[in-house]
Amino acid sequence: MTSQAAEVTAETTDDAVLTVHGLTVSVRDLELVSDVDLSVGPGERVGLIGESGSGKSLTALSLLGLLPEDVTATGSVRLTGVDHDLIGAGERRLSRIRGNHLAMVFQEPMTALNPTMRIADQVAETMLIHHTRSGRRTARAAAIDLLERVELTGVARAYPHQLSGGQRQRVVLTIALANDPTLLICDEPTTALDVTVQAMVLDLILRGVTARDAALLFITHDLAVVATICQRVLVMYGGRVVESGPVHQVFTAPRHRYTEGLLAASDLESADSGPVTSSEPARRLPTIQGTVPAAGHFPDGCVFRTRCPHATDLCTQRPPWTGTPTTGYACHHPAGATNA
Ligand SMILES: Nc1ncnc2c1ncn2[C@@H]1O[C@H](COP(=O)(O)OP(=O)(O)OP(=O)(O)O)[C@@H](O)[C@H]1O
Repeated sequence: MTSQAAEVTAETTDDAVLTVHGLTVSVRDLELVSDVDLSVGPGERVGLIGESGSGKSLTALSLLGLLPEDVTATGSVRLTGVDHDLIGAGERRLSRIRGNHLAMVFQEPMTALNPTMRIADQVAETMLIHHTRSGRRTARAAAIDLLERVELTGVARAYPHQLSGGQRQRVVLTIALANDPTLLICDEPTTALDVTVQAMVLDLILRGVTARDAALLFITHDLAVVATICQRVLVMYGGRVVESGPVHQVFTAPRHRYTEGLLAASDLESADSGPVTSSEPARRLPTIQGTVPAAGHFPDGCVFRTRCPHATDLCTQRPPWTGTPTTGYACHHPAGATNA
């Protein structure tokens, strides 16, 4: 079945951490985003895809209260733990929410960093502003600990310009996650990075949100990335959400012809219908670290043993596999896994 309307599944749930209703974004009389409904459950990872200009970034910026001055948003954006609507909230309230309940990672890390401030101080500053650590010394120690967890040992005293693009994006991710946000919004966080670094940053995003039970709204052009890290996906076209559902369902049986076109143009065409099936948040299961298994050497008992559609050496894992050759992989399968 393919039709333009009636493809959007209900997008609100009672326990959602983010509930967006009727979001419309306009410049003067021109609607750029129309009547978007979406919700993200606790710990859920949701992808937002669509071609350039379809309204993904404006949707994200509306949630964050970061729209340009000439652009206005109407509708409702509710975040769990925040007792007022984010649409229409004043800048002081919004800046308290950003970096605390709600955090974001954008494409270009340099724009998010202060070029004149040392890395550890920037991470510590986030904790101090939001009072999640008291005392500069404690905050700085916590910052160094967080940086080490994203494999950024030894950069504490560096300035942003002394780091590579991938290292900067890891710093931005560290800042975003420093206060254990309820929801992390990523807008094309790896687009500007080369492919090996992309895999590492994606892995750190996935591990970072999973460890904190944070929900994730992930905006990207890359359907393979959505297949790798998201459980549910929304497809935007012409400023509207035209289709949504579990990633597996939308990617294997798209109902909207625009989604069909997106899939046809992607390298997901040959993806089998294997592992990307769960619409449930990832379960907390023992993590086993090791090197990435060679294709075809996924452990016995693991139902997720197909190759990533990219079929490159870097991507032999698919959910619930996570990892890179350099950081090792983690298998969250209930049967556990042994290193192949
Ligand atoms: N400040 C603005 N004034 C007028 N039009 C705008 C403004 N910002 C964005 N637009 C338009 O709104 C539409 C949606 O833009 P948006 O940036 O949300 O798209 P997108 O899906 O994120 O695209 P991309 O993937 O290229 O970032 C586009 O047609 C864009 O040109």
